[in-house]
Amino acid sequence: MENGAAKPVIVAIDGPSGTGKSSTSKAVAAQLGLSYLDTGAQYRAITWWMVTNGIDIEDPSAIAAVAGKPEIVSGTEPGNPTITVDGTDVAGPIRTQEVTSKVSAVSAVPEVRARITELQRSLARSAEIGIVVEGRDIGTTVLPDADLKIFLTASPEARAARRSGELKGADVNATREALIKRDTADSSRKTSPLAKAGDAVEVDTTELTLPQVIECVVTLVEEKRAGK
Ligand SMILES: Nc1ncnc2c1ncn2[C@@H]1O[C@H](COP(=O)(O)OP(=O)(O)OP(=O)(O)O)[C@@H](O)[C@H]1O
Ligand SMILES: Nc1ccn([C@H]2C[C@H](O)[C@@H](COP(=O)(O)O)O2)c(=O)n1
Repeated sequence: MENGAAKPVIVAIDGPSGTGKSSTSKAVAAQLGLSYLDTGAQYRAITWWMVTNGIDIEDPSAIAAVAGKPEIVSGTEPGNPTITVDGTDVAGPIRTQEVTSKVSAVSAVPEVRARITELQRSLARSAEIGIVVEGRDIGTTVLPDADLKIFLTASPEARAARRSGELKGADVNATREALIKRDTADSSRKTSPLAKAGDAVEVDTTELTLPQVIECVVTLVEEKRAGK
């Protein structure tokens, strides 16, 4: 850069549900002083708005017609990643079972993806030191020129065990089936499906602890910054 400041580093972290994207991305961003963007929260926020406003989730054209209406604002501080819709804090409501069961249908609508992708690119452009952006299509579509792309995986059993631990006693088999159903929907949609970018580094987290995954990603970012 002209004034000698380092070029912002852009890190894309993708993968299926429960592989550890959010926990890893937040910790890596905090450790390296970078911004953090949870793109799943943005798709959940627009889904919450559709549900709250009585939009028929089974009707893609009804969703497309109003996709531009809600104003979604994401805070990118890794210690406090906020999300509001039209000024209302929706951090809690976007995590309900109802939103989780409907988010794949809403996020498959091309007009929704175009809207949210624009927000994501604008936030990534404005990150002064750099940003860790996590989702499903970041490395393939949103930020194809990211400096580093990571694709996290884990067995469905490990992911279900992690999620049911989080949901305090939820049935592991039912959780596993719900995860697989959402992954299938997210991977098979026509517009920017969940996919590993050709130049992404795949990290299988099945047998790794969260601190081990964080350390692995921090090392990869530091190597990239050092030009290795
Ligand atoms: N390597 C790991 N070992 C054990 N538990 C983990 C590991 N990584 C993440 N977890 C735990 O698994 C749960 C899911 O992690 P997280 O929310 O980060 O996944 P995610 O990929 O962002 O999921 P989603 O896409 O559904 O938002 C959390 O409770 C987290 O603490
Ligand atoms: N880049 C993204 C991020 C998320 N989605 C959709 C698909 C997910 O099932 C849903 C919720 O994401 P989560 O909070 O579980 O990370 O949002 C997407 O299509 N593209």
